[in-house]
Amino acid sequence: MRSRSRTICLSLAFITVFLYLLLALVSLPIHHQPCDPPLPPRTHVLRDLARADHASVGPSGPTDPAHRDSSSKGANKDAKGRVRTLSDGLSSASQGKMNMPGGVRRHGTDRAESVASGLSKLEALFDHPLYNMPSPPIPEEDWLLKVKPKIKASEKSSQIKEGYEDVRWNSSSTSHPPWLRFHLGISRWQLYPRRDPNMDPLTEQLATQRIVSAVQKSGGTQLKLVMSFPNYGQAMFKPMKQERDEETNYNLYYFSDFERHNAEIAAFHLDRILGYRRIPPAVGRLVDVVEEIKRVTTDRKVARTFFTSPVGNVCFYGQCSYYCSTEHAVCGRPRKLEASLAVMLPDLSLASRRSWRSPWRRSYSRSKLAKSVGVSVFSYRGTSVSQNLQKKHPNVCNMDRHHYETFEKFGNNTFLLHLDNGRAFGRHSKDEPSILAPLEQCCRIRRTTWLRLRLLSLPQFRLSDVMRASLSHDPLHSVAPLLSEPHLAALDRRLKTVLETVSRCEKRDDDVIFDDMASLKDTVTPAG
Ligand SMILES: Nc1ncnc2c1ncn2[C@@H]1O[C@H](COP(=O)(O)OP(=O)(O)OP(=O)(O)O)[C@@H](O)[C@H]1O
Ligand SMILES: [Mn+2]
Repeated sequence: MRSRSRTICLSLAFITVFLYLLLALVSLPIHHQPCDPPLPPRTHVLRDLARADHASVGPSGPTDPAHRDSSSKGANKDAKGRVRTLSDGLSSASQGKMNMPGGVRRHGTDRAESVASGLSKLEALFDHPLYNMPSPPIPEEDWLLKVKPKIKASEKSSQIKEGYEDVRWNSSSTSHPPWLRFHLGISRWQLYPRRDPNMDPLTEQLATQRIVSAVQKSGGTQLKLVMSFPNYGQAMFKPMKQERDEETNYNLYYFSDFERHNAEIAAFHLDRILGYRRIPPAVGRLVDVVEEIKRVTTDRKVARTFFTSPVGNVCFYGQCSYYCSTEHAVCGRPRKLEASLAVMLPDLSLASRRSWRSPWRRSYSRSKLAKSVGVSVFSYRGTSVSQNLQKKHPNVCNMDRHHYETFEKFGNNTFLLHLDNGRAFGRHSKDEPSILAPLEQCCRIRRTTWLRLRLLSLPQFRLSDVMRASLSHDPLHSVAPLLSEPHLAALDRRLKTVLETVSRCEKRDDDVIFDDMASLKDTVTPAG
């Protein structure tokens, strides 16, 4: 009896263990089966996100000076209006962007980790002595604008335009809105200072302030709008025309290439990382094309081009010489449209600008050569073009650098404004060696520039890493990273090419590095 019951007990125990193992095996795949549908293609993610109401687009309340102070100390606000600091950015990035939908989160985990490590690299970069060299005090004549000490009553406009705030500015900078502080901070050598406390409030307002007017910007080849804000600030609006991973069509000449909103934003970040500060701050924003453009525009040229697409998206196209037609309309999803907003420079009546033709400009014609000014002409995909200086950032790959602008007030002795970067970041798979023509021909580079470029080629400050991190602060980063990974990788590759070009120059020439550090030492006062 005893041995029988032992056999029964043993077989019962065996059956229980077997059933348990079977259950565990069956439930394991069930547990790991994705509950959510298969990952949608990125465009769908984008569309869904664009449909969701983004708080960052809504009107912002009146700016409270207390919070302006806190944001001026290196903090900025997130989409919900919470004050976000750089360290918050670090932790939210390392948490793998918990607020993102599943698909984006899974794809984004690696990226979030690289953003987090990039943020500390970015901090270290801006803390590096090369980015903190003492600068001489700015003499009175090197400021672009001056505040009038007293405004006569007759000069004051008593009328408050509808939708705008009542202005109560005086000569004290604390009463000025960020855009005005930006204008007053422009000097002979840069648009804004290093570690500018005004940068966060300025970009935050561009991204969130109510748009009271949107009119087409005349001139130029593609649709652009000038947007106005209640505190009289203005921004240049360029709409999204291309997905981030698309490349410029190889059969398009550069002048018919689309302007990309993300390129405008990325160029601003790159310019700041390279230490130039010559591009007006630009941020991304999801704009409601009905509420924020159609309803507020007084420009009939824009208003009459609105229509609803077959899938129910609201589109418009305006009037311009390229891509302003129904076939090339810019469309909301269904109303939200990604765009870049760049802060406007002071009006030309206050600060006139001089336009210089680039000696390395490319031909604007499909059949003619550009007249070359003392530079060699070579063949470029079947068409001869003059070699183009492009811009001081050879790695932006902007072929649209046909002219430069400077502020008239500063004559020849000033920096070049780097406006209009919409055609940058067009291709990542191919480099354009002709862009390096100015460097190859002149073989001259400032020591500070050269040292910064070398710093950015080191793993601990890698250009792609600091760019990825810097761009993660942009409001549109939550929709999709502003630059795709291949574009970031292309930056590192192109930086290497630039440094190799300088090395080749050094083998050929003696006087390649212009020592601007020596002159700095001479001008700096011990206190400065
Ligand atoms: N942030 C800005 N503030 C003030 N003016 C600006 C700003 N950005 C551009 N502009 C002015 O507007 C003009 C047209 O802008 P932009 O060059 O971006 O347009 P575009 O259509 O690309 O022109 P193009 O076809 O000539 O390249 C510029 O030449 C410049 O004078
Ligand atoms: Mn352009």
